[in-house]
Amino acid sequence: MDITSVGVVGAGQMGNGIAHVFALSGYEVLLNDISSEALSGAVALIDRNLQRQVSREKISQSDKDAAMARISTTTTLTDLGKCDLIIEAATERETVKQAIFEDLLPHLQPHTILTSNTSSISITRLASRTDRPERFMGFHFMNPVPVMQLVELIRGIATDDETYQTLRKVVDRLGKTSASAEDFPAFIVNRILMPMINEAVYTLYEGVGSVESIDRSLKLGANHPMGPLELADFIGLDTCLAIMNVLHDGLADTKYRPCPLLVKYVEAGWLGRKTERGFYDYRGETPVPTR
Ligand SMILES: CC(=O)CC(=O)SCCNC(=O)CCNC(=O)[C@H](O)C(C)(C)COP(=O)(O)OP(=O)(O)OC[C@H]1O[C@@H](n2cnc3c(N)ncnc32)[C@H](O)[C@@H]1OP(=O)(O)O
Ligand SMILES: NC(=O)C1=CN([C@@H]2O[C@H](COP(=O)(O)OP(=O)(O)OC[C@H]3O[C@@H](n4cnc5c(N)ncnc54)[C@H](OP(=O)(O)O)[C@@H]3O)[C@@H](O)[C@H]2O)C=CC1
Repeated sequence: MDITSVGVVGAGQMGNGIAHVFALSGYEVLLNDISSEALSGAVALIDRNLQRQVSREKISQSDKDAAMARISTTTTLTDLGKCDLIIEAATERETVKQAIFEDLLPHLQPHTILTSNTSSISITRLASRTDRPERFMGFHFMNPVPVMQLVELIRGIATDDETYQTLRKVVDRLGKTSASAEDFPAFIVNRILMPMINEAVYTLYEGVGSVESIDRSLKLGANHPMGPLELADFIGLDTCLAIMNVLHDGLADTKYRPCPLLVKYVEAGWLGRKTERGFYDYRGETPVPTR
């Protein structure tokens, strides 16, 4: 099936990155969010990130202009009904995602493929509440989307082969690489990455190391591009906690117990970079550890 238009739901850090890469690859993109400020912020950020690619000679000025012209925005979810492909990238909460799909269903074309960029939630369960579980998939981009090469493809129990092959071709056209994961809690990347981040928070909680020593250890001792606490702030501590809860509930194993300190930060509303405070405070010129 040929995909020409893509509807992206949620204009947070993932939604803006997804809109960016699809527009740059020639797709018409309609970006939706409940907040018009989130939409204007996302468009301004896409503009800045494309400009960064122009100045580093990754793309030309006319590539950038054409990409920006392919992006439009709406706060009316049902406008996305005309798109060939929907990518849901709203907050990592199952009830939020279910409500979005429920509202969209009556407005979709029969051929439209539904996908979720969820980090952890069951694709089979999300799909089962729609009218098209065979045309529903997990389409998991990594953050920052314009930079990261991988897209995880997750088939629900009912996903048909045509849908899977269509999304594989889309990933190729984006110039990215796909990896298939089975539909079990948090799939592959977050099944491995998130317990490591959670363990880093336990290491801090138990006083084994400070924020700085934990991050420095993994950066210089294991060649990670970011330390685990810096990465947690980058992902969003609410998203990290939501993923740990899905692992804990879905696999019923205490090894996935979210660290109480992670819970405390989320309860404080210290969600990392997006709220300017998490394991680091980003309100000054350079990030300062908060513990
Ligand atoms: C939670 C989930 O469900 C799944 C996930 O996504 S888990 C998170 C996965 N992501 C990671 O693990 C990211 C780990 N961090 C990194 O790889 C790196 O720190 C990083 C790529 C984010 C930044 O790298 P860096 O070297 O410190 O910074 P910087 O030099 O500014 O950027 C590297 C390149 O990316 C580009 N870049 C960075 N962010 C960008 C963006 N948002 N848009 C466009 N380009 C961007 C820069 O322009 C630069 O390009 P060049 O190589 O051409 O110079
Ligand atoms: N952060 C990461 O590193 C990664 C995240 N993901 C997944 O991507 C998804 C989005 O994450 P991320 O971008 O980080 O989250 P953000 O919190 O940055 O953005 C989520 C956006 O969705 C909006 N939103 C909430 N409810 C609705 C709705 N009903 N309709 C439309 N928009 C809505 C939010 O608005 P408001 O702020 O007003 O609530 C916000 O703008 C999650 O499922 C997450 O697990 C996947 C890969 C990596």
